Amino acid sequence: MARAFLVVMDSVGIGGAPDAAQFFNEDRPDTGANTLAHIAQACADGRAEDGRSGPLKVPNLDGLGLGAACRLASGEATPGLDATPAGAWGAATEVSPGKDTPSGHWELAGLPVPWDWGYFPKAEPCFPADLTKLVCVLAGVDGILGNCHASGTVVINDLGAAHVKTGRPICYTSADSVYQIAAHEETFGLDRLLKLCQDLAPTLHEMKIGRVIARPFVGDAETGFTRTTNRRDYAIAPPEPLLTNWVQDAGGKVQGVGKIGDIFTMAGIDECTKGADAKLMEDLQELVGIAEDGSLTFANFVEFDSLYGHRRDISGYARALEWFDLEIGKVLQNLKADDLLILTADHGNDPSWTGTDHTRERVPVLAAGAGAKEAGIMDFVDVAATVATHLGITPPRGRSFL
Ligand SMILES: O=P(O)(O)O[C@H]1O[C@H](CO)[C@@H](O)[C@H]1O
Ligand SMILES: [Mn+2]
Ligand SMILES: [Mn+2]
Repeated sequence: MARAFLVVMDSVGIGGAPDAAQFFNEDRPDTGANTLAHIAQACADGRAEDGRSGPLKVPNLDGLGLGAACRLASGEATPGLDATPAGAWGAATEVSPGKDTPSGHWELAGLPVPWDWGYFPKAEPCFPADLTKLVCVLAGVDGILGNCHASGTVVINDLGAAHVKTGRPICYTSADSVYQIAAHEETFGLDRLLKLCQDLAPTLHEMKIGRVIARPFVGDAETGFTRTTNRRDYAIAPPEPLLTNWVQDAGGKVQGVGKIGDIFTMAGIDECTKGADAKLMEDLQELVGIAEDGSLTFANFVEFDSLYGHRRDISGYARALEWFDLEIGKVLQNLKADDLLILTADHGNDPSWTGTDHTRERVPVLAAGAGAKEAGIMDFVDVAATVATHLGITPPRGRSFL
């Protein structure tokens, strides 16, 4: 009987979004942003030589159709990626009015976001005074730091010392619909930070802010401050059943790997493993060995985005792609007959682009276990429909690309 594996390479976009002009980084529209093509180009030009060298080497992903999907989505060249695809491959276009992680994942799971998200203005202070007052009451502090749009690694280095001294949490946002709180794991306390975010979340969700994100960090002013893997997202719940629920309702087990549990507020998910991407890859490899018939394993690999895309680190992003390619090769070798594995992404985050926010892009859709096929340009919801159809479920939305 069939099993399905849906693997999201967070932010590995391939350009070409028809509505990119409506999305911005600073004041620059995302038109022309292309995460994969611009990394491949930089590698080919010798501009991504930190910890790696030469043209981008991703033979397993390219063998399934990654380069071909990028050229189809955007018309851009993909130096180093020139395989004839042996997988079923295409590119998907998002319709949700946000280029964030929940929007992308919900839509891949069959549910385009049916509302406009709330955002905070690019002003200082950026948060309404009564919200700040609530944070102070919940945290038992006399004020907050930050209160602005910021990059999370920059803001803890700018304000970490003041935070340790005053006990005031560092609150910031981005172009996404998020309220993020950074606090020191030891001086502020990890449990206290998580409780603060959890208590605050219902108020933010009423404002249609998609997530409250706890951003714990460690370190000191001398050695610098570093974020830990204890990040936790308190997301608004999906408003309707989606792929995970469809599978569960049909009697299949749904196993999450990584951020999937948080993104879907565990809706339709039986269990979810957590950790850094290297550990999550071990989890995925193990699950390919033991997942039950009729099950869906739904994984997210976030470090492309969080460690390299937002940091505009082209070499780091290329290293992450090359590592992932090597590892996913082992997963592909262990697939069984009747397994379907789909690799895709939730949005772009072009490390060569202006600013530090996501970029609106199409995403690759690469399937192993279904033979070679050019599937063309599809909708995000067709990914959910394809997984559902493979598991013998009639999808309420979208159509299978196989
Ligand atoms: O700069 P950091 O804290 O990584 O923030 C990033 O992470 C948030 C959640 O994915 C995004 O909204 C983006 O701004
Ligand atoms: Mn994402
Ligand atoms: Mn991100």
